[in-house]
This record gives sequence, structure tokens and C-alpha cells, in this order.
Amino acid sequence: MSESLKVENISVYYPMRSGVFSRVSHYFKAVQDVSFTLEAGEILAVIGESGCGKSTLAQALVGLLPWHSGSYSVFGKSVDVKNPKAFSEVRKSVQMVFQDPFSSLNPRQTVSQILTFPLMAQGISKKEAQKKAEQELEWVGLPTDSLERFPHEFSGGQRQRIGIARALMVDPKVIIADEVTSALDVSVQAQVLELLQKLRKELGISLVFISHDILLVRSFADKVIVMYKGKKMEEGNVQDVLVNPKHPYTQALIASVPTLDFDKPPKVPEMMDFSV
Ligand SMILES: Nc1ncnc2c1ncn2[C@@H]1O[C@H](COP(=O)(O)OP(=O)(O)OP(=O)(O)O)[C@@H](O)[C@H]1O
Repeated sequence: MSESLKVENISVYYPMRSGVFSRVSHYFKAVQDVSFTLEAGEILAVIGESGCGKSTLAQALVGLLPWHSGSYSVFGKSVDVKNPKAFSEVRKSVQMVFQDPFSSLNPRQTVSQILTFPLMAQGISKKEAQKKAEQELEWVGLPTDSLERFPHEFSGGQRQRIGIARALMVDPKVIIADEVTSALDVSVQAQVLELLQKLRKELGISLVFISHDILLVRSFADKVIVMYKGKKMEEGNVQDVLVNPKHPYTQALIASVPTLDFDKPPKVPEMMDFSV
């Protein structure tokens, strides 16, 4: 397999402001020294409790948040992470699908406008962009007459399909999927997951799959990174990490997953600080 993403020691800090002039007083280290590689066609899950830095990492990978430090290569090509313009090149091969299908689509634009904008911004004609939009809509399982409708006319699952179609407009090789099923009903979740698997099987797209759902990750991903307080605690093959976790934090995270065995109450891990 060839390497699609290589991330070395990414750190992302949020500036924290205080005082009457709202000056930056310090930085909050949301992601610290995280490294991983993603092979072509592979699904890498990023798991960890709320606030561990999953979404921050996801957004930095497409340049929506600045990197404090680290190095990044996309299909063997090194990216200047300090240069925001370098990320416009990255976004031709690395696209993001967001958690909330209700807010991630502009309510004032038709589906056609949402889908064709990225191509028309690259100078592609409206006719050609429209044709591609029809193809991508069909691929995600929506009728082409959806093009003239607005996002509020669709269900949550359909909106998530529109989000995936938007990502597909530029023929990406990697999709960063940030909690893409967590706002959906279980039955709709399954359909969206099936569509994500189809991306991998039919188009060879690799996925960075951000999730807090450990059971889902176990059945869906190939590799996993476990994060805690912005740092990587453990990584490896999903079965190895989630069945035989080595790090105490991963062990506690797995122990906190509720079981359907009603005779046994779920184990509640003791409050511990794993960052030291
Ligand atoms: N704009 C911001 N300014 C300051 N701190 C932020 C900002 N956005 C996020 N954070 C903090 O950074 C940390 C990581 O947040 P992030 O949203 O990446 O976590 P997460 O693992 O995706 O959480 P969740 O699963 O709840 O979405 C959290 O402590 C959060 O409070």
C-alpha cells in the first residue's frame, strides 16, 4: 500500500485572551506531538473522550486551524504547514465531512450551488460542474432533482449524503470524517457508514474517522489512535488496541463502554490522570 498522509508531531494551540484589550495571555495546547501515517484505502479511527482534541486534529489536517508545529506530507509531497495557501492544494486531495449535517451546509444555497462552488472556484464551467454534481449526487444515492432544493428540505441522513457529495466534487483521495454519524438515528447511521465503506471499496479513498463510539470503530476501522488531553496514548491495529489495550487509559476507556449484559452493571473507571 502507498502512503497517503504522513503526520509528524502535529501540535495545535488555541490562543487564550484576557484583559480589557483581549490580548493573547497564553495558549491552550489542544493537540500535542501527534504522529501517524495513513495508507491508501485505509480507515484510521481517532478515538478518545470528549475534549481530547479529535476535532481540532481533524480541522488542522485540512488547514481550517493553524498548526503550531509539525510536519505533513500528502501523497509523498511535503506541505508547508505554516503557509495557509499550501492548504488550498491539500484540499484538492484531502476533504472533510463535518459532524453536523444541519449547520455544515449553507441554508441559503441550493444543493447545486453548494456542490458546484468548489469546481467553479477552480475555473471549471458551470455546465461541467453541474454535470459532475449530478454524478456525485447519484453516487451518494440522491435523485438529481435534489439539485434545485435547499438543505432544509432534506433529512439529516440525506444532508450528510450531500456533505459527502460535496467532498467528492474535487475527486479527493482522503476524507476526514468528523463524527459524521453521531447526529443521526441508528438506522440512518448504518446507511451513512455503508456509504463510507463504498468510498473505500469503489473509489479507494482513505478515511480518517473521528469517533467517540468504540464499538462502531471496532467494526469499521483498520487502525486506531487513542487520544487523551491532546496526546496520543496508543495506536495500532483496531483488533489489537481495542481487544488487548496496553495503555491504562485505553483500558479505562474500553471498560467505560456500556455492555448489553444487564446482569453485569457497566464498569465505571476511577477518575485518573493519564497524562503524567
Ligand atoms: N476555539 C477554541 N478555543 C479554545 N479552546 C478550544 C477551542 N475549541 C476547542 N477548544 C478546546 O480544545 C480541546 C479539544 O477540543 P476538541 O473539540 O478538539 O475535542 P474533541 O475530542 O473533538 O471533543 P468532542 O468529542 O466533544 O467533539 C477542548 O478542551 C476544547 O475545550
